[in-house]
Amino acid sequence: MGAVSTSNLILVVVVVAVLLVLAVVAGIVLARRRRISLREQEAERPAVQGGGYQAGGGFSFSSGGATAAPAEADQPEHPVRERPETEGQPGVGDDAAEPRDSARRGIVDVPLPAEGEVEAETGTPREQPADTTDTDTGSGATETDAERVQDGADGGSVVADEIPGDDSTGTATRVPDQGRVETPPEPAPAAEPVTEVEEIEPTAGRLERLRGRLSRSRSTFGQGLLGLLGAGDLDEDSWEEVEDTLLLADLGAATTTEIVERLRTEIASRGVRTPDDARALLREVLIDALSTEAQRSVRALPHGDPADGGKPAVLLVVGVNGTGKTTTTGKLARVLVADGHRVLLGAADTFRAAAVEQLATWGERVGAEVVRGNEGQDPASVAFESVSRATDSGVDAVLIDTAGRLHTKTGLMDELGKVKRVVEKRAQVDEVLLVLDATTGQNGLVQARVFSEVVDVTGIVLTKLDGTAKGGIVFQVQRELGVPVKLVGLGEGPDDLAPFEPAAFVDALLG
Ligand SMILES: Nc1nc2c(ncn2[C@@H]2O[C@H](COP(=O)(O)OP(=O)(O)OP(=O)(O)O)[C@@H](O)[C@H]2O)c(=O)[nH]1
Repeated sequence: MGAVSTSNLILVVVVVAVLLVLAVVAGIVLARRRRISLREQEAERPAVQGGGYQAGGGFSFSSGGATAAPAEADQPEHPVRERPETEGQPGVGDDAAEPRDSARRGIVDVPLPAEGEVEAETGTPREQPADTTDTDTGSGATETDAERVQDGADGGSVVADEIPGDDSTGTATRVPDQGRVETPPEPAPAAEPVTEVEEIEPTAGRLERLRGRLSRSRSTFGQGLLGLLGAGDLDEDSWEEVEDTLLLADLGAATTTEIVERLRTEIASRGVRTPDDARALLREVLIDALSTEAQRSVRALPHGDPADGGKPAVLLVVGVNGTGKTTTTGKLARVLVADGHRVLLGAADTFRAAAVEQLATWGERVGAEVVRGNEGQDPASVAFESVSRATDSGVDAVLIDTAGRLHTKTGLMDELGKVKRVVEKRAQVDEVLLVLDATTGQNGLVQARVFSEVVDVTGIVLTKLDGTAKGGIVFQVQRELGVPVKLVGLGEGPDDLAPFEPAAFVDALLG
């Protein structure tokens, strides 16, 4: 009996020991699994910065930096979520804090010739505004250290790509600013064949040609309204439907009320009877609602003859990431070049190496010089150098693509405000174009308000109108900001940029 109970006891102890070992092993495995899956999630999820954006949904912008983006489920499906290209190009709604490039490019940092060298080479001393010395040396009493424009000597050199046939690149490699993780610099590319400058489509009549691109807006907005108004006597329900159609198309409450009131009055007083009458009236009312006193022309012509010491027009292109700033800058350069102007592009979106590359490609395609900085470099220094180069080389216009990151409203204020202040040390800023993604609806308006607090926005570029059924955002944005929509983006193609003309736009909407 004693022997039995001893062996039983041993058996029980062995079983318990085995179970314990199994439990420990299982615990370790589970713990490991959990840790790995957490890490994976962290790696996949872009860091949510204050005022940043969450990938995958529509834009979410908040000022002040504390509010997270609304839950995915609450957001309308983004019409242009499916993007045809994936090679390092930014996606709408991608988080600004995380570089979206699949692979990072190395940075070849080539200092520009020092000012003295430029003078010696060209024989013409570079024009120095009274306070530029402060900017370059950092001895200005009014500027903080952080505001000083970096020059070639402090690790913030700027690269100028003379396109085509630039021989200034790839000559020197420098260790960039401390504190940044750098991939090894790529070897300087072997002499590339001179890029063929592309043929650019004529710029006249583009909105007309691109009418088909507005088809989504046309069917919901134009056709819906014409159907209602052309149907004869309108009762209260019909007017409510008219109102709903306008609201759904993103015209906003104020514009909608105004338009409906005007339509009601005019229909009664004019005795609108036929669908054609209704159409003519609607056209007139919509065009009036879009009209503004402000000039729609883009101020991109130089001040005087650049060959004779005239200064180039300076345009800043601002907006949040993914709205189409770089694309718009490139498209606008094409329009200017097609119209016979010389442009220089400033790649001050130093936040993303690919954005700089993207702009350089646009420059190459139109034969424009590109001034660019290192990834992470102070955008103001790149902007300053761009304007300096543009002035020296006598181009008609310099287009500066800025970084659109919005960690916090204060950060944006500092950065953009600084870019503008620094550029103004060299030349007058003629145009600040705010690029808004039409597909983001109300978010676009929030962005617009924040940007207009930071810089004097002089014109709006509404991109991706081809990807939305809510063309009405044009009405609202103009009304809210009191700034005219000057250009519209109607596709990803290089020539899918059109000047905004109310009549042509309304005609396109009404089909
Ligand atoms: N459908 C459509 N896509 C556009 C339009 N304009 C730009 N895009 C696309 O929008 C995406 C983002 O454009 P970018 O020019 O890189 O945007 P960005 O604002 O410069 O972004 P960051 O460089 O990150 O600041 C690209 O895939 C463009 O092709 C447009 O008018 N219509």
